[in-house]
Amino acid sequence: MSNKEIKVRAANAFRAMKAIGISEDKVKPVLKNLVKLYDKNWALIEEENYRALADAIFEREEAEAQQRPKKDVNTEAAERPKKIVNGEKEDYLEEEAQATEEPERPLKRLRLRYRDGQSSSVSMPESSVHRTPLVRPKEEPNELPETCPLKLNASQGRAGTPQPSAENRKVNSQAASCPLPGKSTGKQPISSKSLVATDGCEPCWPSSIDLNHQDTQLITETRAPQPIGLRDRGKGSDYPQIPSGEERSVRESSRHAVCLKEPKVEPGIILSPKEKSSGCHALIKPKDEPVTDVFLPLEVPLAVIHPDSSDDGDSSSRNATIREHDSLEPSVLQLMNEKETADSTATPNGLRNNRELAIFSGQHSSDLEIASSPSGEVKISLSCRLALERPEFNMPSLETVLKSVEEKYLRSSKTFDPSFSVINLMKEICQCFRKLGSDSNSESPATISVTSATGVLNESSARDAIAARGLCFSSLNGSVDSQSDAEGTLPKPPAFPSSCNDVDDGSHPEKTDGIDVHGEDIDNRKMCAEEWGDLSLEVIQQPQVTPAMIRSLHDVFDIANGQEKVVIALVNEVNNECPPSFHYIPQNVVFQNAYVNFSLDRIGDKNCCSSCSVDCLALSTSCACAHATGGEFAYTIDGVIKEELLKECISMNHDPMKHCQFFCNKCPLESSKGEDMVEPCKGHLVRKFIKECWWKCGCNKQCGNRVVQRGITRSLQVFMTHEGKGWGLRTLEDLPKGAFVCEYVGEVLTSGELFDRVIRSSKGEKNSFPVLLDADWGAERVLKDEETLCLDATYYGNVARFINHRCYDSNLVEIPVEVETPHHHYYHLAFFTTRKVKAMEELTWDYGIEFDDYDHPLKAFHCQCGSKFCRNIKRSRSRAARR
Ligand SMILES: C[S@@+](CC[C@H](N)C(=O)[O-])C[C@H]1O[C@@H](n2cnc3c(N)ncnc32)[C@H](O)[C@@H]1O
Repeated sequence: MSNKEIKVRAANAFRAMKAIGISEDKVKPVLKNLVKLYDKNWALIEEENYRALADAIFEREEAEAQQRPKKDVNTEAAERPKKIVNGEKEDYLEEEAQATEEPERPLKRLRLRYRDGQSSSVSMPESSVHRTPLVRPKEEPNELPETCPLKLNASQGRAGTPQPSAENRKVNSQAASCPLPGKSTGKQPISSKSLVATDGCEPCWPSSIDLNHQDTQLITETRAPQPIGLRDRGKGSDYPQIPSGEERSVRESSRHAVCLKEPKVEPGIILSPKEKSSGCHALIKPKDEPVTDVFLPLEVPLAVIHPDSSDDGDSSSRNATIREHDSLEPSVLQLMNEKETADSTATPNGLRNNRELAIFSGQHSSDLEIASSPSGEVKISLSCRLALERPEFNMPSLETVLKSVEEKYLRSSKTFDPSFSVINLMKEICQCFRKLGSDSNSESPATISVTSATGVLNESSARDAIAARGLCFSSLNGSVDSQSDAEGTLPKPPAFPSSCNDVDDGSHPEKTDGIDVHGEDIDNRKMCAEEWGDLSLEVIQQPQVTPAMIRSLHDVFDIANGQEKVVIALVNEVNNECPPSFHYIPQNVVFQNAYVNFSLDRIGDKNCCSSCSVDCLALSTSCACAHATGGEFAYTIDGVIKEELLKECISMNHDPMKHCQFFCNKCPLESSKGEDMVEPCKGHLVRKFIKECWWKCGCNKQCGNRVVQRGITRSLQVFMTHEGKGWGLRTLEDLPKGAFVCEYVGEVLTSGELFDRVIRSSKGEKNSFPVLLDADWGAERVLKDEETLCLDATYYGNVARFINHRCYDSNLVEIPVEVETPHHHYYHLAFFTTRKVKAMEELTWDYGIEFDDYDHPLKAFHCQCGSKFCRNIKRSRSRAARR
């Protein structure tokens, strides 16, 4: 070996040691000895990231340290009062020596434990476990979720809506003193036109993906048959995996039980094994408890503090279930905790000094354990290559990182964001970790990879498979436990959309059973990789499922989660797309500032029919509630909209210019955009309202003038469209013309809040189409911001959020409906059929998108409505003509 090469290798060794906080002067003599000892075989020294060198240094330090405390103790002992008897004195001396030694040897202890193959887990008394519920209270009402993904999409102004002629505008502006009217709109802005989604749907829980482009690694290891429900995988929506109320409540409670915080050990507290094993989750079952037939979708908390599995005497079985490296690895979390409590070198800002990096230095693939299931079958850990590669990187404490991420969520989420995903959260933890540990904006690649290393599936049952599905593991073994399935002993699996979960029929040739088999489905990996960028789930376990289970995994049984009178299934027979992430709500909810006053006191006599009884439609003369529709009730006794009214409402959409529009003097919608130059009002169509009887009326709930408030009664289904429109809504029964289908339900926001949301959202929300409740703005005085309302179903919504757009000849029309509030700045937006609709026909609505608005910063989607009146086709044609 040339001198130069020796120099380089020595320099590398110094650097590696420096990275773990060992100074050159400590390295030098040891390195020299090692070189000699290994007969200049540098490879041996360099192995495992200079492990031999580090060990030798530690050993040397240890030897030195052992002498030091003894000397101290001896000195002290010499000064001790003579009344202590000899034997006592000796014991005391030993204890003292140990006590003195303790804090000085954390790294060494770690190494020893590592060598012994003991559990890395740490467990804490329950009281010391910080739990962070994922559902946050509304703590800071003025903040919007930073993560909320919403993008302006379509242009404001009704698509295809003819521009108001100059004359027309003038008339309207005169009426409403609008100085510079812009484009006219039919339906309104946001709704009408504005917000889109430009991005892909919420990422599905990745099945098995392997993307390495970040520095931090998250590793999960699994072996237990503990399923995770969709929601917990960050999918947001409450897909009812179990219909019974009881089971649902389990899911609910478990949702709140997800913890993300590492426990804290008070300095000086030594946990007894008993304490260790008790510090767990209410939902956690003892490891050896037989699995029951009851499927608990959220039994596995995603991040809880687990007991030290070495304590339960089950380390052998544990070791058998995990990959080799696992059995060798120490619990970095534990180490870090110990370090934190014992080592005064931790910096006040929570950064860890380089010495602590020793914890990480031994290997690349193990590392900071974030959490695990109670018995250690499932673990999530994080490894950070930066620790090795960048000496200036100061390892932040996990606690600091989690706190920082939690604070962000607390700050930004008044309500828990339904687009939340655990994987994204973990990604964020990794990013935060990197940020906190880094002085500079490092461009170093950060890797998050989620690895499932599970061997214990020898005993795997179909339930295991479901559990695995819950974690979205990809490849599955073909062997089938048909008996259990046939007998229906299995609980309903969590509902997943088709192959996002990558369930196949087990015939995949590359999928083999057993431990340590990487059986990922390549296509699915790719698909999920695309969606997840840099996340990876590497699947090692091969659980068994039945074809019947596979099929059922593709369906979501009721997206309404039992909250509607009807069950609304979600099916995907087209592609791998996962169910969208949102909270199903059957009725509007006020987000924050919107002024929606349901006070009975505000409903005067002319706004209700207190003298009516039973069914108003049976009256010979219409009651007060029919005033809004010209003295005639909107509905026939068959419960459909009367022909005339329907025609008028359809016509408003088809040709808004023929109908009355209101142009604001100072448009609240434009003002809410917060721009210096407030754009002129684009116009608001003055719409026909239906007024339904309500609580203050004398009639009963069966009154024919109460249709919308009774909710969805038709058989509907959410399905994946073939035309590339994403999910859509279809009817499973024939519908008559004028039939009520559903209401557009969402969060009630002020237009200011909506724009705030849109502006602050970092990511486009493809499937968002907020609607502005401006149907009666012209009738009101100048509206305050809290009265300019809109509905956003991005995070909270009902089936209407799945209704796709169709230009012009859509089979649904939206009609404003007054129920609880006589003033029309808040109302319900209800969808009625414009014609007879056949079972299995897709239900569509004309969003009023402006496909021609090239200047609008937010582009509408490429319309696939297939209508011969498609405005998008026209646009393409005119574009081609211009060329
Ligand atoms: C309110 S969502 C409708 C449900 C949506 N398809 C989904 O998968 O959740 C509106 C989004 O659906 C898609 N979409 C709706 N109508 C469409 C059409 N005619 N052509 C193409 N995409 C459409 C667009 O991405 C739009 O932003």
